[in-house]
Formats: sequence, structure tokens, C-alpha cells
Amino acid sequence: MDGKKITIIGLGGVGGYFGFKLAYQYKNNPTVKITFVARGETYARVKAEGFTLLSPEHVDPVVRPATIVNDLAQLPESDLILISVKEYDLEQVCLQIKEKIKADTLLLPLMNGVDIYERMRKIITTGVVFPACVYVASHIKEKGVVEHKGNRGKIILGKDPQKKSREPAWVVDVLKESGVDTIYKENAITDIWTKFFFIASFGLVSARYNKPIGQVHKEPEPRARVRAIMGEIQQIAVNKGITIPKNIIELTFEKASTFPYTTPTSLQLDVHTNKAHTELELFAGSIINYGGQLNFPVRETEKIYAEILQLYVN
Ligand SMILES: NC(=O)C1=CN([C@@H]2O[C@H](COP(=O)(O)OP(=O)(O)OC[C@H]3O[C@@H](n4cnc5c(N)ncnc54)[C@H](OP(=O)(O)O)[C@@H]3O)[C@@H](O)[C@H]2O)C=CC1
Ligand SMILES: CC(C)(CO)C(=O)C(=O)O
Repeated sequence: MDGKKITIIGLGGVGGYFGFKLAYQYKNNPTVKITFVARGETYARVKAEGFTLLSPEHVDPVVRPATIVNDLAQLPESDLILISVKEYDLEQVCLQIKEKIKADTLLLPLMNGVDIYERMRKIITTGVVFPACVYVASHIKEKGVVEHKGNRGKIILGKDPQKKSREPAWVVDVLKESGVDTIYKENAITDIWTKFFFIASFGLVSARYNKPIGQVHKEPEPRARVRAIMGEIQQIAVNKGITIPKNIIELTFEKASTFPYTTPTSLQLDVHTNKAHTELELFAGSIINYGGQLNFPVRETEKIYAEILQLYVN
């Protein structure tokens, strides 16, 4: 894997965690060059002091990438680009980088959502895009500082359905070498939907009640609402022909129990810190849209969507 150039766009919870691991692994190895793309205060802080990851996995918490840029217009030539921005910034990022994507540029979106690949492909028609999902509990503590708790971060990626001959072998190698739990599958669609079952249901309910995953899992009312939302997603997935285990709901509750009790979801944090944008549309909006397209009632999701919107009014 000599002579690879890897760029990470977005130094938040996800990009910060995985970007740190890559930059740390290759900090004294000029054959793999890591570039961070950050903006505003994050850029200024990381440029001046380096990027900090507070995690039980790292004793030495600060890393300096080989390069940091604050403008996508300065995106360097890259063999691999990790995109870890929130859903509402994805389109703009894709529009800004699309001219720089060559036939052999690899793109790995590290985001939640079941239609990220399709959204990227509407804008970026060249290169190779690996559909993926990600598990990690990490959030911005302050600009340039990310805090990670709980299990080691994990990435599951699959082949680009349009470029099936392109194997992500070296990408898997660099991630594993950097200490990332990485799983490669021919087709990652089942895993992406499996993650969506978990994050859409627990994300919406945790945001509605401002309660962490453990409490939502334990208390009867939030738990029942999680179950109802998952039932709606299950109807949609089955109808779309997505292969998912029959006991997906029980499996998802089991998965949730592996997170530390107090882990918040990113939607909960964004809603309750009054962020101007949230990923409510990525979770509730997608379920409601799919329900409409397929003619399935998704009343529980519609109800919680309205309740979360109401939190902004109050
Ligand atoms: N946090 C988590 O634990 C997990 C999150 N996810 C998913 O991963 C995705 C990313 O989430 P997360 O990392 O938490 O989000 P964050 O909001 O923590 O981080 C996103 C970062 O992207 C930056 N960004 C956006 N646009 C640009 C741009 N044009 N140039 C440079 N930087 C940019 C933002 O900058 P700025 O700060 O200036 O706005 C921010 O720092 C989401 O889809 C989320 O649902 C998945 C698993 C776990
Ligand atoms: C719940 C968690 C942290 C798990 O990866 C997540 O995906 C999110 O908050 O978006």
C-alpha cells in the first residue's frame, strides 16, 4: 500500500475518531499521507495545536496530520477520501469535490442512512463509492477535540454496485492496520439497513425523550416506541426486498444493550443542543417517504417526527 494519499473530510465525532487512527498510525510513515479537511474554528485549532481524540484506546491523545486544509477547493489529489459529515452537508461536499474525483479515486462515506450511496451517485458519477455503515460512540467535545466512549469503532463496507471489479483490499488493510475493526462484504446493504434499524429507532426515541440508549432500552414507554418504529422499518425493508433477519427487532435490542448505558445518540445531542440542522430527515423523513412510496402507514414515525419538531417550538 505504498504511496497512498488518504483524505478525511469532516473532523467531527466519526471523522475525528477514524481520522485520528489513520493519522496516528502513519504519522512517521511518509508512504501513506493523511490530509484532514476541516473548517472554521476546527481548522484553526487543529492547525495550531493538532487534533485531540480522548479515548481509552489512546494514551497519547494528540495527532498532527501530514496536511490540513480548510477549503474543499484545496482538496489534494487523493487515492481514498473518507466523508464523515452530517447528512445535511453531504450534497454540498459532493458538489464541491466532484470535479476532483478521477476514475480510480475511492470514496468511503462514514455516515448513517440507507440512501447515502444513491445520494452521492446523483452528483459524483465517476470514481468508486463503497457503501458502508459505521458503529462508534464519539462526539465533538469542543472544536478540534473528539471524545470516544465504549466499544472500538467499526466499519462495514461493501463493493460499489456500479464497479464490482473494484475490490477495497488496500482500504481494508490500512483501516485494520490503524486499529479499526473493519469488515468487508461483497454486499453491505443488509448491514446498512441493520444499522438503520438501530439508529433510526433509538435515535428518534432518544431525541424525543432526551434519554441515552440504556434508558431508552430499559424504560417501558420509550422501549415500546422503539419497537413500533422498528416494526415500520421492517415492513419497508421487507417490501423493498432487503434481506434482513426475521428477528431483527430482538437482535437490535440486543445490540443496543452492548452500548454503555449513558451513550447518547448523535440525533439526541443535536436536537438538545439546539443545532440549526439535525439528521431528523435522514431518519424519520426517510421512513415517512418510503412509507408513502410503498403505501404503508408509518404512524409511529410520523407521530415522533411531529413531537421532535415540537421540541424546537417549545
Ligand atoms: N457521532 C457518532 O457517534 C456517530 C455518527 N454517525 C453518523 O456519521 C455521520 C457524521 O456524524 P458526526 O461525525 O457525529 O457529525 P459531527 O457533526 O460531529 O461532525 C461532522 C463534521 O463535518 C464537518 N463538515 C461539514 N461540512 C464540511 C466541509 N464542507 N468542510 C469541512 N468540514 C465539514 C463539520 O464541521 P463544523 O463543526 O464546522 O460544522 C463537523 O465537524 C452522520 O451521518 C452521523 O449520523 C454514525 C455512527 C456514530
Ligand atoms: C448510537 C451511535 C453512537 C452508534 O454508533 C450512532 O450511530 C449515532 O449516534 O449516530
